[in-house]
Amino acid sequence: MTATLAPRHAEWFEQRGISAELVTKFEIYTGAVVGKPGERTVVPNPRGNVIAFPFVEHGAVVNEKYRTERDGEKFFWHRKGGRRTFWNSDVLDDPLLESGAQALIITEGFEDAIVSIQSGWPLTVSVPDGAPPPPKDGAPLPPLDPETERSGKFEFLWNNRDRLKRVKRFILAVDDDPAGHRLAAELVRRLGAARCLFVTYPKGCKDLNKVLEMHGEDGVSDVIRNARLYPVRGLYRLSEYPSLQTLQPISIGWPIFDGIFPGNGWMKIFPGEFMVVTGIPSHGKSTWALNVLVNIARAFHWRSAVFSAEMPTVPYLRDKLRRIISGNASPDVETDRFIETFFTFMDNDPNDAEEDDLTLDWIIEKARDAVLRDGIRVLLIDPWNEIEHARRRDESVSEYVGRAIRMLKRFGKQYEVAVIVLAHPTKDVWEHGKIRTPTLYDIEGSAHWFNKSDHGVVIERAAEGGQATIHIAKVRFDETGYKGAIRMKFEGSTQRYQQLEEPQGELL
Ligand SMILES: Nc1ncnc2c1ncn2[C@@H]1O[C@H](COP(=O)(O)OP(=O)(O)OP(=O)(O)O)[C@@H](O)[C@H]1O
Repeated sequence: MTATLAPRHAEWFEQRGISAELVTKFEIYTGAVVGKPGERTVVPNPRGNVIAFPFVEHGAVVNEKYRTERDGEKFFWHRKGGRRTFWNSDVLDDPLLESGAQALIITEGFEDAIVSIQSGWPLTVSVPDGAPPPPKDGAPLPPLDPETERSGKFEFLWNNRDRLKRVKRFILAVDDDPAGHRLAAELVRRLGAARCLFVTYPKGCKDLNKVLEMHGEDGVSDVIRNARLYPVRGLYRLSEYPSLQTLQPISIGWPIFDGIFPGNGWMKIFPGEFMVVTGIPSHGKSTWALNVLVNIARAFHWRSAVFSAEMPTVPYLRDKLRRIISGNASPDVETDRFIETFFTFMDNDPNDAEEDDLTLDWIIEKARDAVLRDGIRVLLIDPWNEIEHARRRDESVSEYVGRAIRMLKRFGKQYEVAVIVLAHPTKDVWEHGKIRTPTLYDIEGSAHWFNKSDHGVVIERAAEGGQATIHIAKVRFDETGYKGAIRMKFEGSTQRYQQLEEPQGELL
């Protein structure tokens, strides 16, 4: 049976102000469910009660999405095994997007995409699955379910990564409701705030379809034409953008760091921040930082990308993570799944004889991919000194360090990724015949580390072992901490840091 749109479905679109003729150009058709349970498919059938939306990529149908209504309730599902991509994805190849002459418009659903196209904006796509559900408890930065996020919800971005890289500007025309804001926030983070514009709907409208109903195609065009650049967090005042989620620091895992004990230093990490951690070699920088990453993965589902130049991922880094997570290094399905879900390792391809130079540009490029594919929230560089530094001929070390930190901060801000850099002090810090506690000024490039960081931390292992002092040496924003020192217990067999129970006010 040829695929046609049944008159009552054509009417369904017309009632929404959407041209049925345009709908049929996209080969949207009426179908019916056939087959035994578990093997059900949709076939064209004008008497059926399913509207089928084909996904065409390079001219071929690669997936279909189905919509039906039963007892007044809407149901959506995809063709089994279909490719996750944008609806109308072939416009991504339009040269106008690469030249920047036109923006790519991204909507939350097909109907809004068709409304946009009908109103004169052909370079419009829709995300395949709408917006992920909003958090129930109003939590500030709720995790998406990491499993579905990796394998499902945002796979369409990864599948189109090369085409998306070429696009100069995106207009996000998602719904003006909590689910839409969250989708926008996730898209902005993955595509980079600098390329994203957002729309403002007229009063009483929460999506393009409603704008069409109330203000016609010209109204829709006005909304798109008046899209404004997304604020890069930290550059504009967030309060000016009510649709944006507000920025909130989160606990690094131990209550003593949460600022609940009067007189104690404290510190919380926040998206997009730049943190530097220093300390004498072997004093526990890597171990402490990995403890933090495990804690925030567990509590907030934050994913991390780890560049670890000194410690091979297998077996050393893996075993250290296994110990921190489960208490020992023996293989365990659950523990390894945790690592698989929450950690991305940046490395040269082990099967490739040609090794890439591990420069800062390389790390940032890989980190961008990790945002797009895995939605990472943390980038850990361990250590700074092992990066192949590309200092310009006319640049002093200090100028280079300043520029490199700016690059990392720009990346972190644009993608809302907390960047943590572990850096050795340049020399042994001897004073009066004894090693003194290093400071942020002892790192090569000196004052930049102190001046440009949002948090600066010095890890100092106690001589008797099994203890360490975490010096919170720099805090830029009052709402993210206060300077001070926190003593912790360290357990070698589990590689875990734990807070000491005793009051620590006197350490200030
Ligand atoms: N407070 C501590 N007390 C005793 N041992 C510790 C302590 N912290 C870490 N260690 C041990 O010291 C070893 C080195 O730690 P880690 O690699 O984290 O240090 P680092 O400061 O990152 O070193 P580097 O600067 O060489 O990279 C680890 O194997 C860990 O078991």
